[in-house]
Amino acid sequence: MSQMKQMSHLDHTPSTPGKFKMDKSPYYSRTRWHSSVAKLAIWSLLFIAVIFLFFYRSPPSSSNSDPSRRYLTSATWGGAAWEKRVRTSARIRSRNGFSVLVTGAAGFVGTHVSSALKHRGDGVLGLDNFNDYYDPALKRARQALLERSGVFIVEGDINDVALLKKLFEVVPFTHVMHLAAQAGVRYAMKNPGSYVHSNIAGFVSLLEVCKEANPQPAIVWASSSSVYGLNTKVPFSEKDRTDQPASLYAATKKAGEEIAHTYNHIYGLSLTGLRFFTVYGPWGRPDMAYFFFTKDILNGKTIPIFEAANHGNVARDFTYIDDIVKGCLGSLDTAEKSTGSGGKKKGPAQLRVFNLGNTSPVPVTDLVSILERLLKVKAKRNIMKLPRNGDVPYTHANISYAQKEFGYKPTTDLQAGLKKFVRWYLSYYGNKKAVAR
Ligand SMILES: O=C(O)[C@H]1O[C@H](OP(=O)(O)OP(=O)(O)OC[C@H]2O[C@@H](n3ccc(=O)[nH]c3=O)[C@H](O)[C@@H]2O)[C@H](O)[C@@H](O)[C@@H]1O
Repeated sequence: MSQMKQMSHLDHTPSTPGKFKMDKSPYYSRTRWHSSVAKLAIWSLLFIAVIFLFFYRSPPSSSNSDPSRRYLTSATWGGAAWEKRVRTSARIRSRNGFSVLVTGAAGFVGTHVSSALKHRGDGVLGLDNFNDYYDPALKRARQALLERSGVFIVEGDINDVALLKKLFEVVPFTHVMHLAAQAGVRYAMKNPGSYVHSNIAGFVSLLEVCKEANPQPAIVWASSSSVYGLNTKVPFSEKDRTDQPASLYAATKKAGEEIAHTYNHIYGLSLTGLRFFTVYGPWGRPDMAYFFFTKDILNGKTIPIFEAANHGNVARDFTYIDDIVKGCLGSLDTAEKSTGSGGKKKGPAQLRVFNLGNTSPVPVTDLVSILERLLKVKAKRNIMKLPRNGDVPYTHANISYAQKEFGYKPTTDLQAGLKKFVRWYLSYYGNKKAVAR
């Protein structure tokens, strides 16, 4: 363990607006035919305009089934002032420090990791597309927080190869902490395209740029405990099979692990995948159960609590954010250099996968009881059968590999961690009234 330190988004081609129908009657008059042609021309022009607008607003590879998702598209980058901000943010301020590109820096884990790296003297540059998978205002608040510590977040998508190349031209990053992803297990059924866009296409685009870079950076990236899928042997060990994912989300993370293997093998990129186990804490993700349970309990809304077969408990190895940050920093600190340069491998490079969990699974019903005590409000519980939505009944991490490699040792239990979360939640959202719809 070297310098590890403690701390803390159409096929929605608008069909002709409602009323235009082709009339195939043989008695159709010439006049009416002409007028139809004119109408057709007008509607066609409108149609083309709408298509144009759509493509103008969306990145080319982001087609997916959910028109409500929007990626940040009009961000501008480049220019002397912009480059100066990039350089300043990425400047190393400690001896043997790193210059780290953190993708997904306005995300939950990304914000915490960026802040921790900056505070110990590493140079940190963020990258985030600020999509609206969940409330972008929360991402902007995290951005403001990071700005105050001197971390600049470039607004852009990991699929934007030109932008990535530019960043590497401006800064010779020693490391990439790749946390940008489409997260969430259940949302994959609603918007599968966004998982392919971010977790597969985006990851490949990032690796393509990293492999060409000179020097090549070492890459640490977020995989997921969901890769263990339908496994029944617990605790989950990195040596276990990961070939039966229960959700498309899990499948894209598993694909990422295979893609990592390929880039390590062909180009000598040093790659470390981190299988996070249900990370929670202050500044967390509103799509996660602990977060929306808190909101719904406070609003007197009934919460659906899933149960396994035969009324069995559904449980998670909930892991507090500070413990995850320690795991991320430990991984960065023990990452070996990539061996290639300019797209050419010079020798074998490091390839690792670590579980980062808490090692003590807690039933979701217990999580709700803890929240009830902390919020001093009784939850309205609706116990229901685990829907076929990609959720798995149980997760439990074996962390001995991370322990051996960089002394990883989680120290915050669910009770203590939720206490910190609730304190943050109440101060961030003000009071019960503030969160009421
Ligand atoms: O460990 C991981 O790798 C994954 O952890 C979480 O996924 P998940 O564990 O499903 O977390 P939540 O969505 O917060 O669900 C927590 C628990 O609450 C349960 N739940 C969820 C929603 C609900 O309405 N009711 C309910 O009982 C789920 O079945 C699960 O057992 C994250 O959302 C994923 O992005 C991450 O990759």
